Amino acid sequence: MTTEAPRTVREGTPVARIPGSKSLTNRALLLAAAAPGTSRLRAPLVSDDTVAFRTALTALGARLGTDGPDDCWEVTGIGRGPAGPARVWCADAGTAGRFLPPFAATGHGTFVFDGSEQLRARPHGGLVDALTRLGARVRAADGGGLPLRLEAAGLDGGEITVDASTSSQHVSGLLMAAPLTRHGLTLDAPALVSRPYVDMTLALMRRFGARADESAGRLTIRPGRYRPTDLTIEPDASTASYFFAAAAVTGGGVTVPGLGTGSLQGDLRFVDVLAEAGARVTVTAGTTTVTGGDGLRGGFDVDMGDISDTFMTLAAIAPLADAPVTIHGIGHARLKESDRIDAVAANLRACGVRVEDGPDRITVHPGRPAPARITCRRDHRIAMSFSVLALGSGVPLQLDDPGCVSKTFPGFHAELHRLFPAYAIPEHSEEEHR
Ligand SMILES: O=C(O)C1=C[C@@H](OP(=O)(O)O)[C@@H](O)[C@H](O)C1
Ligand SMILES: C=C(OP(=O)(O)O)C(=O)O
Repeated sequence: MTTEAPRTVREGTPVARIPGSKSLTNRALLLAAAAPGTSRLRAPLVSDDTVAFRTALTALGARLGTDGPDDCWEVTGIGRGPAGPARVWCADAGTAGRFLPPFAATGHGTFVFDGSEQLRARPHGGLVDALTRLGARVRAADGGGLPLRLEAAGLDGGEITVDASTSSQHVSGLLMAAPLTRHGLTLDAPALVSRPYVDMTLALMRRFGARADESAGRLTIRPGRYRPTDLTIEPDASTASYFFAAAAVTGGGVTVPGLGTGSLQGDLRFVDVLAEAGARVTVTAGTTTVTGGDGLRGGFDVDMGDISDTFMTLAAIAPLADAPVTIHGIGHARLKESDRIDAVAANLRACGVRVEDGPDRITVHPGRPAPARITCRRDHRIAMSFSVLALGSGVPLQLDDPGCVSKTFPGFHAELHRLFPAYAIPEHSEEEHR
């Protein structure tokens, strides 16, 4: 990312209207629900994942309202762990499935967490195992995931090593619950994936008054109360990746205000990857701008393990580069809404593009895609990534489920079309995708 003297950027670059960060919205909702008193979240994301999270918190006893329009949410928190009994529906949201059980474990009573088939298939074992070792009575489904039944009686806390090799969300969930334990928590996660999300968790916990220290790779969270807080949510950097990529492949430009050098989101580093592919990138304190260069440059191998939600954005446009692109370090992306390495590879092959894939990597070769039907596998990021390929190649690609973008950005197709009129809004894109 360019943080020194900005390179020349075309004046008047169009501004993309990127909705709030899912990860910041759902963390802020949880922390506000755990705090005593009323917090206000400005510019939150309104999408399937955050609405599910709000509804789940209501089931746990928090009071949620809007202060006027949808762009400010008021949360009146419980001030401690929740009281059961409660049944909590997590829908498709990994953040709900991994953040809410540890919070409930600090409360009292019986809780049942469940979610869609897609969420049930995702890993929860590291979390269930950690909660059990902390003394919680948790019963998971066969296979270790949802539905999950918890008999809560508060948590003492202590020292714990967490298996976060499949998801950092196990760690984030435990950390956010930690101040509500009786003695605090010291946590170690040697095989942690997606580390920037843990940094985001710690930053937001501190904003809500928690005391967290890191020493020799171990995180120590002291017991204490959260403080109600007013917070403006940054635009979602993962969502912005599609618009930055669209600028790179069309030779146009996009500016996102509110995403800059102080961003809490690791996924903003996607612009570094675009810079490597020849795009011009400027990041200031308050904005990020990407403009397309002279075509997309390939011939590089990049580790996207820390920013794996954006690897599909790059892989989907990689056929338009002038040489092969290899992405590695992304094995955990096989465990998300879909097996994302397989989904990207299969859809690119359906477009006639040459691809090689391995357990944690993918190589995409240059080639003009042929018209094809894209199988989204109910994965918003597959839909959004291939929309950018359709725009950049000018080749019609028909998404089988354009509405699945509502997990994180219900207005995605309309916004891409507004900024890049050559992009045709798919039919039925506003329809419920379930
Ligand atoms: O904590 C979070 O908000 C997230 C963490 C990441 O998941 P993993 O830690 O499972 O890789 C990311 O893919 C997800 O979209 C959001
Ligand atoms: C993996 C994702 O979501 P989550 O884990 O929060 O369900 C995502 O949004 O790409």
